[in-house]
Amino acid sequence: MKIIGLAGMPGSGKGVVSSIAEEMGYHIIRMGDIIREEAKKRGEDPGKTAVRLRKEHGEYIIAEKCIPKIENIKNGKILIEGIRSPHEVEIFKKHYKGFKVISIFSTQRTRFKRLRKRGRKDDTKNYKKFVERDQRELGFGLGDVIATSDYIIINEGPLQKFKENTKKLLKKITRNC
Ligand SMILES: Nc1ncnc2c1ncn2[C@@H]1O[C@H](COP(=O)(O)OP(=O)(O)OP(=O)(O)O)[C@@H](O)[C@H]1O
Repeated sequence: MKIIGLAGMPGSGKGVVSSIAEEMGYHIIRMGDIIREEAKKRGEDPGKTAVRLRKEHGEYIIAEKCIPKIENIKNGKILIEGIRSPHEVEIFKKHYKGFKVISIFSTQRTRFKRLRKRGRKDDTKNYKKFVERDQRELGFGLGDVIATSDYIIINEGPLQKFKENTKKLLKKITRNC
């Protein structure tokens, strides 16, 4: 079993990495989906749920909710998208020997431009709101996760180059498992 965690600020390119990993036979578990599921049940904004879930059940809750999903996938290659706190890394490292974290870095300016263009429901064209979202993510400890990750991919150039770099890295990690 090979389990990789993926971290990056909004708009850094996590979705792109997940699609490539999926093409390479990885099962993808999106931590954002866990939050969105819970937000739907509560009828509230996912941003609020992400903060409230941690306040109500502690810093480990989102990672804990991933474990049964991982256990359901026997002997596979798994990528967990959207790790946000060192507590989550701690849980995965404890449960799964050889767990590694890949982080993606793009500048704030580049990420804002991409999200403005992407226009997903929760994307904003308002810079102040974008910065607030960044602050919320950093508040979970995402900066620490990125700073202590095992691998980093810089995503500032053309999409094609980023995809090539991602494939190369995933192949290397998969080979070494
Ligand atoms: N190098 C690149 N050049 C151009 N566009 C890119 C590049 N990398 C990513 N994108 C585009 O930027 C947008 C954001 O990327 P993506 O959805 O993968 O980010 P994310 O990290 O998953 O963001 P979020 O956390 O907000 O879901 C997408 O529309 C994606 O296709």
